[in-house]
Amino acid sequence: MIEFQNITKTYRVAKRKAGFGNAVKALFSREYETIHALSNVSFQVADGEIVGYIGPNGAGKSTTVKIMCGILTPDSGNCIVNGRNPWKERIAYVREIGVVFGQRSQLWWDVPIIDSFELFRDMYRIESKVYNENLEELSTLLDLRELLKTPARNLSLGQRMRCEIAASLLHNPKVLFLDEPTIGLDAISKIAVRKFVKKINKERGTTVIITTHDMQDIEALTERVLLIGHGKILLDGNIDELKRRTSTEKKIDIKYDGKPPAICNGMKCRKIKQNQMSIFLDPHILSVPDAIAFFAAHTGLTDISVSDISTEEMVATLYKEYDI
Ligand SMILES: Nc1ncnc2c1ncn2[C@@H]1O[C@H](COP(=O)(O)OP(=O)(O)OP(=O)(O)O)[C@@H](O)[C@H]1O
Repeated sequence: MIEFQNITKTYRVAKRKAGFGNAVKALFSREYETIHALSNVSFQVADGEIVGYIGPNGAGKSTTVKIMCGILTPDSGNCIVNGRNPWKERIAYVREIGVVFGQRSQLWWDVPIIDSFELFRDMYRIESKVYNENLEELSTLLDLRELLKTPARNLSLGQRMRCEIAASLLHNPKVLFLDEPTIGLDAISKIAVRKFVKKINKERGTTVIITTHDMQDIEALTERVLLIGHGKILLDGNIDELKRRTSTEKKIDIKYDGKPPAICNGMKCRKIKQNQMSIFLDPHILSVPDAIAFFAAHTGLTDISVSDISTEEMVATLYKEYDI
């Protein structure tokens, strides 16, 4: 169980104007600015749950994960994960969590992957039997056998990410924090990572918190989404409910010859470029057949398609709605 209670976190950052003169000045007197990364953030996550944590750049996702991992201490508020406070009981706590930061590596760069794994075995004091079983299982599931003797620096991003995920699970953690684990991966590697995370959650009951900008990660892994913006939790909901809420609207894509058409009540123009237009339609105001008839009558229509709004568009709509 994760309880994140009224957490506030600010960063104090030195401000400096550009130029050599200002650099010298800054040696003697500095101005600071306070960045409010998290303001009174609260949520709970049950054991065995997968939660998607989404929000635009700079919203506060990584700060939240770092606090839950015990890397950062908040200004105020409390966090309890499996009965422990992450930043006060770090040594006992790290044995119970696994962490993957998509943009940082936990593997030693110049040594073979297996050496990093053995170092983790010693650091986490993993029993030999547990370590060997996990190494065997993770190597099979993540297809690591060929990679274990290679130094991390010689691996591709996708290969390294598979090793990072294995490293985070060698000690059987109860909770897995994944901060953008699919960033930069190709389509096949992304699917492999998602499948694996789902399997681990199902078979080991591992609780998973995943931050991502890739809505396909969310769709593949979880029903529950936490939306953060400007350091505040704006929404805690089920992805299907959110979709239903935002996507009673339909998306109509038209291609036409000549002038772009005027749109009528119930329609919002989303995009227009080179004889193509994307429109969101509220079918409660204007039905889809009426909208098609409207375009047929008022434009040199050459093509039309109607679809539901995608998860990406749903999230973009949410970001707009919350002005984040
Ligand atoms: N070490 C730091 N020092 C100063 N400010 C920081 C630091 N880390 C984060 N911030 C600021 O705190 C805010 C939240 O950052 P955070 O990294 O938590 O956002 P995020 O949602 O993870 O963003 P992204 O999706 O871009 O990774 C941002 O305004 C960021 O600039």
